[in-house]
Amino acid sequence: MADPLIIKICGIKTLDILETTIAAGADMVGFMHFPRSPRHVSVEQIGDLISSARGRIETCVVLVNPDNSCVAEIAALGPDWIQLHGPETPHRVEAIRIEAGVEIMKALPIGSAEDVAHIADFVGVADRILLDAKPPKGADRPGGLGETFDWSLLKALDPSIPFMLSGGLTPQTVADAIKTLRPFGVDVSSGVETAPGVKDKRLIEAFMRNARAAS
Ligand SMILES: O=C(O)c1ccccc1N[C@@H]1O[C@H](COP(=O)(O)O)[C@@H](O)[C@H]1O
Repeated sequence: MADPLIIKICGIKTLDILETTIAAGADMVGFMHFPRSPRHVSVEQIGDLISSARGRIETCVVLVNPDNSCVAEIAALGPDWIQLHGPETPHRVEAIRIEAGVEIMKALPIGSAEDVAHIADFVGVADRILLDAKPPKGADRPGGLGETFDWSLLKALDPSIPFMLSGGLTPQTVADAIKTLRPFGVDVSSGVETAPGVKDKRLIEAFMRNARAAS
């Protein structure tokens, strides 16, 4: 039997929504630490959220091109994962993985065949690879924009490379994404919100239901 699908709900800011997400049966929660994001939470808030989540659901802190002091500060909170969502090179990912002593999920932006070819550079370097839409030129952040990429680009991906999928997923599109691309996990932020940064209980529950039914 195939491994169960991993479902991550990202951009959680409150204990209330954390509880909703755990009760809905998600496998991972993500906390954004990037001031330009509408989902940004402080180090102190992340500490509280991780303490409440520990042992109940896997936790992941999303960082964008962090410096060493930021990595150390976040690693000290004891998350299960750090997600690197910036232009970090394979060498930098490796260094952060050693420095933090935490499993690393590397997000890679997909917008062209060249981007797909670049994925292999991170195999064996990151513990998990997350594919996301490449942000449009001029975007003020590298993710969380609710943008989808052209899934047909992944026909060129080496089928032995496992990946998680994100980028504009919603309760309406997640089943099709799972059936079409067979990722080992899915990740959503904007698609379970009523406004940027405002998560919605019913949308989280619908996403979970539709993703599980399709896997
Ligand atoms: O959510 C953000 O604002 C964000 C900012 C900077 C980097 C990543 C960000 N979000 C992550 O992007 C993917 C896809 O999000 P969406 O479902 O398309 O909104 C996901 O991992 C978010 O956590």
